[in-house]
Amino acid sequence: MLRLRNQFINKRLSCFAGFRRGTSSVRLHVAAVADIKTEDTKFELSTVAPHGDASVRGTSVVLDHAASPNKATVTRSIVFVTSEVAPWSKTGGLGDVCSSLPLALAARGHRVMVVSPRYKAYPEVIDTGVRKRVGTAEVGFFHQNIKGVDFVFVDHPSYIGRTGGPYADEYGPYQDNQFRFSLLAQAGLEAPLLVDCEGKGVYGQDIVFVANDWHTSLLPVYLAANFRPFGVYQKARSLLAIHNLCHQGVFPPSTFDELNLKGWWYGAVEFQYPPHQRKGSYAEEGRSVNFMKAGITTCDRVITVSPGYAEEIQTYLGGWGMEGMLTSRSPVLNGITNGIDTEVWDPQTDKNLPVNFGTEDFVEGKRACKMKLQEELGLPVNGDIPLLAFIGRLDPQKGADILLEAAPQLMQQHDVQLVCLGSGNKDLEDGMRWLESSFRSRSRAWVGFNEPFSHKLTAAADILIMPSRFEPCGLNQLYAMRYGTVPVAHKTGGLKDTVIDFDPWVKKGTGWTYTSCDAGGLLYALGHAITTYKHHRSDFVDLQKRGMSRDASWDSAAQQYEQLFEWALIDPPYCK
Ligand SMILES: Nc1ncnc2c1ncn2[C@@H]1O[C@H](COP(=O)(O)OP(=O)(O)O[C@H]2O[C@H](CO)[C@@H](O)[C@H](O)[C@H]2O)[C@@H](O)[C@H]1O
Repeated sequence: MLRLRNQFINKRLSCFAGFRRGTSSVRLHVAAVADIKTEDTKFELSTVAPHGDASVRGTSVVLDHAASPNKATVTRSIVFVTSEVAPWSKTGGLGDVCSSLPLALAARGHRVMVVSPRYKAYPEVIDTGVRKRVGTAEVGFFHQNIKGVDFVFVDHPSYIGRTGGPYADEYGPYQDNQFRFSLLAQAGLEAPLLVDCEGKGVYGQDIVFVANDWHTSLLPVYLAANFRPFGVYQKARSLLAIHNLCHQGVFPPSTFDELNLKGWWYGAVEFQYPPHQRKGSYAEEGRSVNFMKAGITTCDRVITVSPGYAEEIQTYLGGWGMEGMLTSRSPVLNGITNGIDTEVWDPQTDKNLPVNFGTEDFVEGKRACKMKLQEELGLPVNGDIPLLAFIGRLDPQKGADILLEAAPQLMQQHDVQLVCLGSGNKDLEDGMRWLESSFRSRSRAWVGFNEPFSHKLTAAADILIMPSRFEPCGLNQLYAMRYGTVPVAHKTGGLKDTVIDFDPWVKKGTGWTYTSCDAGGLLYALGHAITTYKHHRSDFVDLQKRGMSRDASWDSAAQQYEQLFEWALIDPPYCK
């Protein structure tokens, strides 16, 4: 039964190779990604290890001057433009980062705005009354200031009132995503000029823009095409933050007509795929409008969310077709490991937990959380059994299918409980249901998006499984370590930067990583983790303690962002 299911999933995975009309993502070589061998690539080493973690690489940001832990030495006006911002909209880590990083920068003294769509009538968000014609559309701006950050919501009928999520509903991606997000990028450029935030005046033109992922990666193009030639934003700079290169915003070439750009900008947004990557009717010649490509080739600097991922996206296996362009921009490409919101994710104060705990009392605290969760889920209540957890989008990226393949052997060989939380791909959702029904006495699967439950599960679990095929940074392993949950992760991207392998001889490390991206590799690493939990308990407790004491805050990352802003302003605009 399982073999049949896995064959089915594998078949579905191979179907992802190539384009699908109307989708906003490009899935070109999933099969190859499954075999990413990042250890084979060699890079020059620098001397900085962000957060004191495993990564020591040339793509890290080395500060030019002494670190200023609390306040920025130079303050700037910074505008993030993003399709998601938590808590208003969140389908994954993008939403988390686009609220927690701006808050950290504002706390350091910067004036920070976040521009995002108004997908719903958010309470306490106020209509500024500002309206602006952008191309053929008219947008409005709503506003709320929280802890010094101006959250500005763009109002347009194409955002509000959709039945599904921000990008898709049950029938697939919205067919007007190219319009919706090109509009967002343009509105993001208008907001600092027009929106007077609580009487403090408009932000003006001296701005550092941070566009995020494909949805807003046309921002640098609009800056160069529709503003700079008219004398606006001469001193502004644009950075493109890549949270996930797999999703690129690929559309038919005819899309260009909807983008409010003069014809001579077509070359900036076009991407022609090489023959072996072409599929689909509009891609017979490999031609497409590719939002991500447009951003990469026109922004002033490219940032990605870990140094490890910054390396991987410059390789064939991790570049999703963009590796050539990213390599050509490597002098301005850096990786900064994400931080987390340490107020939202604090086991000492988290209101979602039945029992709060800190570094001193986590053994009892976590045990109580585990037993409460077992009771709630109808699992046998047992404080001693290792509780394994998986939390994530059910997408080929996250490797849930690898976990499903490993599950029978895992459950047969080890006396463990396994609880999964996730939603997304329908086959993988069915796989989760199959897992629960097959191992009813020891496993549960919550199919859906449930934030409070993700906190409870993170606190209750002993081990968090992250079998991601690729992972630009990954936030769950960071949350897990802060909650005394030990990650077992595939050694890729940000996971290899943030999870330090346990070394029993010198008693170092915060988790286990494995290199073979398959069920065997995962089982091997889980075997170590479970054995350590059961037979070397004090080592396991020390591992938990090291994870909890790790600096997960944005402090260090925010300073590295400041450094990039400074470097961006030293250089002339890349695209005038
Ligand atoms: N069913 C569910 N219920 C409740 N919560 C759920 C959930 N499924 C996911 N989440 C939450 O969504 C967030 C996911 O964050 P990740 O960093 O793992 O993923 P994502 O791939 O979306 O982000 C991309 O951007 C981020 C940010 O840069 C990178 O860390 C990452 O590698 C990259 O792929 C976490 O806060 C997680 O708890």
